[in-house]
Amino acid sequence: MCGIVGIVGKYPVNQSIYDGLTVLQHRGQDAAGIVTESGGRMFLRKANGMVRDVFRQEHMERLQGNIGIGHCRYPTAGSPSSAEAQPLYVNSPYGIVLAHNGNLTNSEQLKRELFETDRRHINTRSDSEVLLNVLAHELQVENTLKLTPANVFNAVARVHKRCKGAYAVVALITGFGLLAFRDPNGIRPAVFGQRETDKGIEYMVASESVALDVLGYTRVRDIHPGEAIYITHDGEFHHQQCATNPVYTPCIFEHVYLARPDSIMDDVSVYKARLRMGEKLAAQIQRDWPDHDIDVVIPIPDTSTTAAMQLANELGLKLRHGFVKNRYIGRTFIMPAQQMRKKSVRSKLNAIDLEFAGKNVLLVDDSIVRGTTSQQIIQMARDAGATKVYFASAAPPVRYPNVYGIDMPAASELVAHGRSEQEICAEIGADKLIYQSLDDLIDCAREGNPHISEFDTSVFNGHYVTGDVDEQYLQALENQRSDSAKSGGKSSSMNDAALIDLQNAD
Ligand SMILES: O=P(O)(O)OC[C@H]1O[C@H](OP(=O)(O)OP(=O)(O)O)[C@H](O)[C@@H]1O
Ligand SMILES: NC(=O)CC[C@H](N)C(=O)O
Ligand SMILES: [Mg+2]
Repeated sequence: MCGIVGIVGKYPVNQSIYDGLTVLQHRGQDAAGIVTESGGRMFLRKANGMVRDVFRQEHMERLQGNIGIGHCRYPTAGSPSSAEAQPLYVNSPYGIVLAHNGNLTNSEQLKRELFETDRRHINTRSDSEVLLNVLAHELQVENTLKLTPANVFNAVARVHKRCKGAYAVVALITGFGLLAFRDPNGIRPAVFGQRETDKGIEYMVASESVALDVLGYTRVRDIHPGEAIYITHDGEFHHQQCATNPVYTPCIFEHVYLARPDSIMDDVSVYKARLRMGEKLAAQIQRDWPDHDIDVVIPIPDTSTTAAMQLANELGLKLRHGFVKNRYIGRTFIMPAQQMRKKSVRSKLNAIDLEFAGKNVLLVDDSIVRGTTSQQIIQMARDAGATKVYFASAAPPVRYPNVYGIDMPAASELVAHGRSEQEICAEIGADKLIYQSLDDLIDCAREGNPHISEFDTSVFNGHYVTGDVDEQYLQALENQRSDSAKSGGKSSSMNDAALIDLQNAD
């Protein structure tokens, strides 16, 4: 996932976009960028790094204007090179910049079409550059110098016909306005809100409602799957359903791990969904292991804390913060290389021995993906003197790759792939392993919004809601993006670093 932000304001937006990106930092730690527009010109700053490192005073001063978009990136296609940091820019038929959260599943085919038919050049391996050029081409087809909301929505309707996969998008069209849309399955989130000023209403779009809260915007609603909203420079608000067959199938992993608990996503409180995950796990333990001998419940910070707290409450057990997190180290799961992820767990988490010594502990995490965290944490609990180390996961076993904007491209890297629960338990070194069932997890999320027809649960059951993902695609993805492929010469980011960065981002 990545974080996206867009604002059509009445006052300069640079600081608000910066603040919005900071709040969405948990969605992408590798690169960040902002584009603003003033007087018909765009101003850009983007680079690799966390938001606080990318923007210095001099950059902020240059980002002029009352309209702009921002992005923080967690790469799932191409390379981590700064040339692929977003927003990305094209200069025809208008100046257009775009920020994308998600991942296209047909970008290779689209890239060919763009070259052979639409006569457009793609300079990077980023699927987002492909998406931007498809949008630009479809706007060009409208062939007008006076872009109307109808023109914009027609173009988005054709983007939906051509692009497959997951995309939540904000785009800025110079001289016209801000466009935001979500793929027809609504896989990745996007929400919008507004705030009153003495000069009129300001609008903001973001990946998560927490960014609206922090900036004093009132959440209006989520953008619907397939819907586009378009806000002109003057602050006129337009919206339209642009997909012929939209279905509401958002990614359930947002509720498990990706989103902040204080966000409301697709009308579901992420916090409440995680509380329910704790409740259901507790019910399962009471049902299947009534004579358990757990002394204490210990969460693995940060994300599992909400579920662990409720689990302990329901079981009438003590919850103890036996692991302390170094707050200056980011999320380990979204780091780009396994070596880095492995090393970071130990420097990020430290055990307080007295919470473990001589006790049977139940460690709780939100999910077990590669097993990097659980393996090391269980060993740390043993080193701290625990008698028995039990482990519970608030999500079911992650057995299949993700193709919609989470960088889990290779089944072989997942600790649960091809292993029974007993084998996983042995692999991570626990005395007992308890997994949430998929039905229970779905209930936890759906309880917040019964209108959601289905969730994308592909990482748990291999069912891909866009219907275009087959074995051949998954094999190609693994060949391209597995850890070993990424560290190997051919597809390493070395070459990408030398790409002409077509924009002067300094
Ligand atoms: O099995 P793994 O491959 O280790 O992945 C799963 C772990 O990674 C995440 O934590 P992360 O450190 O990214 O972030 P958090 O502080 O939000 O929990 C997640 O919460 C699990 O703890
Ligand atoms: N995680 C994401 O949403 C990534 C967006 C886009 N696919 C990229 O790699 O830059
Ligand atoms: Mg974690």
